[in-house]
Amino acid sequence: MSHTRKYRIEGLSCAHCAAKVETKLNSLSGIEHARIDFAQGIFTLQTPSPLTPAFWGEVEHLVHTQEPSVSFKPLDTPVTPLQESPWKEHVVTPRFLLYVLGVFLFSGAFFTPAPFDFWLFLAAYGLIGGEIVAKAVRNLTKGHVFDENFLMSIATIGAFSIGEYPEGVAVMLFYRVGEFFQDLAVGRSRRSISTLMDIRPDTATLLLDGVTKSVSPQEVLIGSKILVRVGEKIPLDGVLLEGTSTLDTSALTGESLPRDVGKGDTVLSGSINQTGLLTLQTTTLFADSTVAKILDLVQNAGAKKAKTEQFITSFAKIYTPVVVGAAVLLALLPPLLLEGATFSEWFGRALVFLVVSCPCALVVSIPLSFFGGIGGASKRGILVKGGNFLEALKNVETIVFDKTGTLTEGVFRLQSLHPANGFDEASLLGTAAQAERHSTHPIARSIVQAFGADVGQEKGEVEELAGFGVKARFEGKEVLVGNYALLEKEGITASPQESEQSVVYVAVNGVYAGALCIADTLKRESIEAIQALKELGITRLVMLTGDREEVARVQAQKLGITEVYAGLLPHQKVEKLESLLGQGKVAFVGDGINDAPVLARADVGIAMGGVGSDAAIEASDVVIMDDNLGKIPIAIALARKTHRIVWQNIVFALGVKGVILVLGAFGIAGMWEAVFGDVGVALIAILNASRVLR
Ligand SMILES: Nc1ncnc2c1ncn2[C@@H]1O[C@H](COP(=O)(O)OP(=O)(O)OP(=O)(O)O)[C@@H](O)[C@H]1O
Ligand SMILES: [Zn+2]
Repeated sequence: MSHTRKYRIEGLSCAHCAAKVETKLNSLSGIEHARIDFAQGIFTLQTPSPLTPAFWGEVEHLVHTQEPSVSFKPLDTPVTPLQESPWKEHVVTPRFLLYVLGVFLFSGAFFTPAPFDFWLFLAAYGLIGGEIVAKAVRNLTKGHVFDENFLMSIATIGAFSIGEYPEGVAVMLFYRVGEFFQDLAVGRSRRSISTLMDIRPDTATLLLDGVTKSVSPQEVLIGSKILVRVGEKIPLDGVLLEGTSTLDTSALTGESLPRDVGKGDTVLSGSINQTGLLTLQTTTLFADSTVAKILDLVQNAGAKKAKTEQFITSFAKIYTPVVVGAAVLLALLPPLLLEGATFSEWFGRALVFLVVSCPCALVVSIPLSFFGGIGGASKRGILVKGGNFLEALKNVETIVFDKTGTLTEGVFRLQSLHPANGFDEASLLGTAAQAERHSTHPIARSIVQAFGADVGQEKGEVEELAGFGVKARFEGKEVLVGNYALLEKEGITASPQESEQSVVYVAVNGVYAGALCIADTLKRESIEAIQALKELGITRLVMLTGDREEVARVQAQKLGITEVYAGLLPHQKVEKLESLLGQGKVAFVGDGINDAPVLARADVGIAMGGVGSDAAIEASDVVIMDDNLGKIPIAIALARKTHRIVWQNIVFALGVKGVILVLGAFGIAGMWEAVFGDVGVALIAILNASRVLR
């Protein structure tokens, strides 16, 4: 058993520092897996045994040797969403006054006659960039050569060494200002992402012997009575004992439609109690509650990286050394080989390369974009389990739908009864209802409902035959209820019903007893959703069902789906899906109840109605919290938008950097342009990434 702990990590300066710390941690014995999600500011620690304070001290120490200003807050105690405010942290500090003094000296230096101006520039540089140089030296002793601080220090000290004092100070100044705005922008994105997920309840009001006590939701045991006041978040899943109210479930489903609840209803944590005082009995521990599951899922989404993200990470590892190498060659070769080329001239050009060699624009903005896409989706009630699935969604060419409960309501109504062999309508329905009493299949529920009366509690044996129906023994009878194939399989002759509805056949003690015609209706939004998908250019839409061909065809036609495979047994659905895999990404949309294997097999498994269904959440890659099919085109559109923004950033950042490198090599672009190519580009890329959230 491994133990996982999550922390909010604050004060990390950049994404590659995060990666470095992560690597160090993973080499520490006693750690199974450590992960730092820079975009979300979350640190996940997995250890083989429970974390002891002593070991945690070691972990903290290790992190601090790398990044001294980092702090942790455990995430498993309720924390308010990210509060860190870059303004407070970076601006209103004594340090800030030193920067101001630095800028003051810097401007003064321009009016000071040489050679005294040098000292003023140097003092300004010390005040503005001293910290960066110190960090660079410290990191250098740990072997981080291509560290951003190091590159900036070399570039600016280099500028000083060739007499370009104002440039040296200015580059450092702009670098710091740029970093500040970058922090601000990253912080802003993070905050808006974390408020999206602000469904974590802070407290639960425990009701013990008529006395109330406010406790943290983690402390509440299963079966406890809790009180939820108007305006409060429901802290744990439970059953209503008293009170009626309207719940706002928008944080869970993205749907602002309020839901009325009364005594006996199940309520999910994360919804907001809008109108009445409620008493409920909890049915889960906080760790297993709906809220905890959703948060866990979203927090872990960063672990499954999209291909583009992985590409950028490995690209950055090559890009920086190559550009730095080019800078060295640029400084050394021309003065040696070209007549009249001075070292200081080419050294100046090489410095431009050093500044531009920082990959942070991409390393920070790309994960942030993916995370923004995942956050934006979750705000709409769509949980995407990782950047890789968001990317796959964008590439989806075929969508395969399960019929019952996905395209249709999954609520059947009895249409007609066709008794045979001496049975009458009442005995046919009664027998079928008795046999279906324990089945949760939508067909079974509709039969029990149509029977209306209490089906009784007599013990008997029931066997569910997936894809066929049920076989039940009670009151000395053996009853079969299911499709035509079930009766055929059991060697019973029956007259097939001509019908465009679903038909359920009944046999008692090996004798055909008649058939029931039942019908399910399409979901209201199905037609529109299919239309929207076609408008997104997804033309291959497929329906899979265990139901009869005739029924499936009629419904598919209404929806505008032309490819239908009916009468499939559960394992045949998997086979059918497998035969569709290959060309383009294939998504499967199901309700996760009896199609988990198919969900798992698809490139992207999309489960509908995920709220409250563990099976769906487990087996799928994308969970639609309510059962609105209209969320699928929304998810795909969002995936495409994310992809667009990611590539805009890649092309923009590499393009600008490339141009500056070329111009720098020819001596046209100087330090000022180089700083824009680094921090300016990073800032613009981050701001662009934050558009995903809107
Ligand atoms: N409990 C049951 N009572 C009666 N018939 C059943 C039952 N379970 C399954 N069947 C029969 O088996 C068929 C296939 O069932 P299965 O559960 O595989 O598919 P489904 O969920 O009903 O439909 P879909 O594949 O569209 O989701 C049903 O159409 C029905 O005819
Ligand atoms: Zn940088």
